[in-house]
Amino acid sequence: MLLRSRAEAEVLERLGRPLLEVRGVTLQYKTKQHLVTATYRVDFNVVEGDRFVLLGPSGCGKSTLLKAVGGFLKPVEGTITLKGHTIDGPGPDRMMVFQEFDQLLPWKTVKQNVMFTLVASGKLNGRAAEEKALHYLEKVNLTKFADSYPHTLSGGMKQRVAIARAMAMEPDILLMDEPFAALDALTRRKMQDELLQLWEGTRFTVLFVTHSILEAIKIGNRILLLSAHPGQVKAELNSTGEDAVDETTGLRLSDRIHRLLFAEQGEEVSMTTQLGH
Ligand SMILES: Nc1ncnc2c1ncn2[C@@H]1O[C@H](COP(=O)(O)OP(=O)(O)OP(=O)(O)O)[C@@H](O)[C@H]1O
Repeated sequence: MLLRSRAEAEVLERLGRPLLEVRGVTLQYKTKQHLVTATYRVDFNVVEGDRFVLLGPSGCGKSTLLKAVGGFLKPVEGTITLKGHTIDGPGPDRMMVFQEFDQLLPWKTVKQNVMFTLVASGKLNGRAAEEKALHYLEKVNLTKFADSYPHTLSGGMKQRVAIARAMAMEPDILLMDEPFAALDALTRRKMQDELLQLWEGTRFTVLFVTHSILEAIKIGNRILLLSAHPGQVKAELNSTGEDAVDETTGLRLSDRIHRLLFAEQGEEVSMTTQLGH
């Protein structure tokens, strides 16, 4: 029998583990008047290279889950581990991209915005930070705008800067909270295509929040369906990127998702099946 050293055994164990493990996670907000349970005993695993989507109606706790993975909120029950280590605060191994267009520092150029995070986190300095920033700005097709200020950019361009800034940190996982929700329908579709192209080139791992069924199908290779408030796991599905008809059920994936999410309640809570919304 082959005997392995403890270190080797640990490496092998880690290789077999998912990158991110969310186990029985209940998340709550305590306000003076109320105790709000945002998610209840949620389980899911994200493996390296996954485009993992959290999908569910407004208020089901998608953003709260992302915040907890980001390390901004601690579970009252359950555990969240990244590479086998319990998350106990924010860190450069998890970078967030938000919906808002005002994530950039207005007094810094596009390139300086990307460099700022690299320098402030102590990851890179000087010429190395500049090179890394330019490398990722090229990936999001913004080389020409490296010296522009954020106020001169469109909403879609600002989101591309925010994506470049997060990617330049080369995190273990990119956390995206409805990053395209505030864009017009056409730009949103273009950004979805660009994100997929970017993924083809680098195969980064992304945890993506949306309440658009078609966006989830297009972006995700795996989709976690969460029930309405408090968010609980309803199902986990694979997606090939197409809203294809399943031969067994005769249903489109979007119809199946809709049924899974709303079958019991018979309700229509602010979910959309339009790609651009
Ligand atoms: N800071 C907070 N204090 C108290 N309650 C909060 C806070 N943030 C969120 N909540 C509550 O937690 C629940 C989940 O909110 P969350 O924003 O995570 O949902 P969501 O699924 O991301 O919704 P949306 O799609 O509308 O963004 C909601 O009931 C919300 O009102």
